[in-house]
Amino acid sequence: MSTQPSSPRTTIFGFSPLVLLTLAYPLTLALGSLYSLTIPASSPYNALTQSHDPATAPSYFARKDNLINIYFVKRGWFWFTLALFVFQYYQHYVHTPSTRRLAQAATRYAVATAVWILITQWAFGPAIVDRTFAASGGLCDLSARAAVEEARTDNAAVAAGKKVEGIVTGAGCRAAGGAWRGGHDISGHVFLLILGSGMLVLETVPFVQRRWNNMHIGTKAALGTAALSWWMLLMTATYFHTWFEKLTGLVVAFTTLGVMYILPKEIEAVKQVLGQPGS
Ligand SMILES: CCCCCCCC/C=C\CCCCCCCC(=O)SCCNC(=O)CCNC(=O)[C@H](O)C(C)(C)COP(=O)(O)O
Ligand SMILES: Nc1ncnc2c1ncn2[C@@H]1O[C@H](COP(=O)(O)O)[C@@H](OP(=O)(O)O)[C@H]1O
Repeated sequence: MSTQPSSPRTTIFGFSPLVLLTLAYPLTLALGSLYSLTIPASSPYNALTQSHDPATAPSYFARKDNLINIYFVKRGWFWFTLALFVFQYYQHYVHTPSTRRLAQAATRYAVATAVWILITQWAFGPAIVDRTFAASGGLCDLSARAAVEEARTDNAAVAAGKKVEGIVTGAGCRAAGGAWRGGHDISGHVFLLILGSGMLVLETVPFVQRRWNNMHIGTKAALGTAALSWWMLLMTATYFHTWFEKLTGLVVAFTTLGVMYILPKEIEAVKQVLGQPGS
């Protein structure tokens, strides 16, 4: 059985993985935003749908119904969980088992999962992305549906009453046939993809460098998932959202990664609970 690496200090070309990630993600967003400037005017961007019209989409990846979006990103937390689990399983199997290290890795995962839930799914009511959207002036506009209803019922008063209802989530609004408009929409894709891939890279990197030619399948699964996430992040940066919506997605993901991987370096009590990958 091989021994567990003892030092958490890992550098790539002299830089720590944290520094490299801190540079790589904003650069990826900037690259995508720059590339989007080359999209021809014949493929106009629709701010309401936050995308290009599928009929004139500039690329397969500019379509919301692209298969990687549907099966990978939209179920992203499942895939990140699976990749982390497979990685930890092989790590435990190949290296010296340590219940403490495993418990700390599970706690890091639990923190990330809790934040993911609060930001994108449910925060004691609407998720934080929905609350921020509403707090910044967004609302569910049901006028398109109301217009259809007006034509059907010939009752403008009833239809007008449908314009704004007590719908407090983007998903609820879309389900009601309305448009979630007017507010600031933190990019859920940018948040999810940076948090998930950042975790995968930071969990595996101490082992990747030491065993570059001899990586176990768990490490390969984790890095493969991170690579696919990076590609989808570039696609989101290129074809979807405004730069400010992407920036806020990045800030929320970086804050979470900071709590998980920087705070334990600074505060001993946090280190006891969360540990550090590779230590
Ligand atoms: C340190 C590692 C320890 C790991 C220990 C874990 C043990 C787990 C055991 C087995 C693993 C397999 C089982 C996995 C269960 C995972 C449960 C789930 O996460 S299911 C949820 C799947 N759903 C998603 O991933 C939804 C993702 N989507 C979103 O977050 C949003 O839709 C969006 C951010 C993409 C934005 O949405 P939009 O509507 O604005 O496009
Ligand atoms: N890389 C990508 N590929 C396909 N669709 C993407 C995408 N990035 C963002 N989108 C879509 O853009 C919209 C805003 O995304 P988000 O707020 O999560 O960043 C979502 O649309 P839908 O909610 O209509 O599916 C999402 O599916």
